[in-house]
Amino acid sequence: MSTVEEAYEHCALVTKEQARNFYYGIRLLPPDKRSALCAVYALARIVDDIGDGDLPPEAKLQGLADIRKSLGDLSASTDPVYVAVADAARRYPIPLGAFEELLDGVEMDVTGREYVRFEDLVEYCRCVAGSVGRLCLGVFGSKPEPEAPTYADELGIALQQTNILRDIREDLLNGRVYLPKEDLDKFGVELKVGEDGRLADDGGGLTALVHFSAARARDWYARGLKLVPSLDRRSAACCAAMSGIYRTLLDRIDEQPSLVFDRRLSLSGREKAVVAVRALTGIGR
Ligand SMILES: CC(C)=CCC/C(C)=C/CC/C(C)=C/COP(=O)(O)OP(=O)(O)O
Repeated sequence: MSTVEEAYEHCALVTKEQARNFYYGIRLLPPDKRSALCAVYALARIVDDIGDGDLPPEAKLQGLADIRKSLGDLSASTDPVYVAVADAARRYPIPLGAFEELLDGVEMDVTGREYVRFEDLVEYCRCVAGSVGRLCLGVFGSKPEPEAPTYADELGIALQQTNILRDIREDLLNGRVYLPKEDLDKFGVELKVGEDGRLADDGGGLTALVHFSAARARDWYARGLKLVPSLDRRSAACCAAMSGIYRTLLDRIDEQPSLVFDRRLSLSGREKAVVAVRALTGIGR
């Protein structure tokens, strides 16, 4: 049993420890919004961790179903994460149904969904990341802008496409391929990790595919970032920092695709802090 205050403290700790990229943006929010976004993050983290964990698929699906049930009656739970999400949802118009979409997306991971067309991948990205964008928007609030949820959705989808490029090797080692089959075929790529532990790029098809996918992801950033002018200053800074860090990762991958062939690419703490400061001061937005 935890008080609401303790519940928020728990979520803040989880976010600080685990949101290695997004915390740089979240900390730019004023305290109330920061706490609410940490609650959203902590619940999304629980869902994601089930998907990425070591349990057998049936147990994962059961875990996801249990969360779905808890979401149906948030006030019944004494778990600090649900306590904090319930309070945040009372204070901000958080579209809780978006958590259900996140659950749908993680279920796709568990059941081993294949992505044949890019549109199939977009559907997955909308569930696992567009949903998070719309949850963030609930906390940010926006000036009257009917397209705001669409932009938030598109920004999340842009981030997820970046995440997929960053993690191609790691995902493949875990038996997951997110790059659509139609794109792999178009570039003559058969994803495999060689004996040296690197992604094979015989003939340069994978390099070309990464450039192609990065250019497409950039279009989604351009659309999603139309959200920023409709946000208040601190929410705009948070949004610009979160997307700026991922956008910088995308640029780096596009400059040198081989960076993601043998490891997970990340920015240094200093590089992320520079993006966050620029977001706060409005530079580069
Ligand atoms: C409007 C708005 C703010 C839109 C953005 C929404 C958003 C933050 C979506 C998250 C999508 C994403 C790539 C999560 C990866 O989490 P992870 O835990 O794998 O990340 P990490 O590995 O980079 O730490």
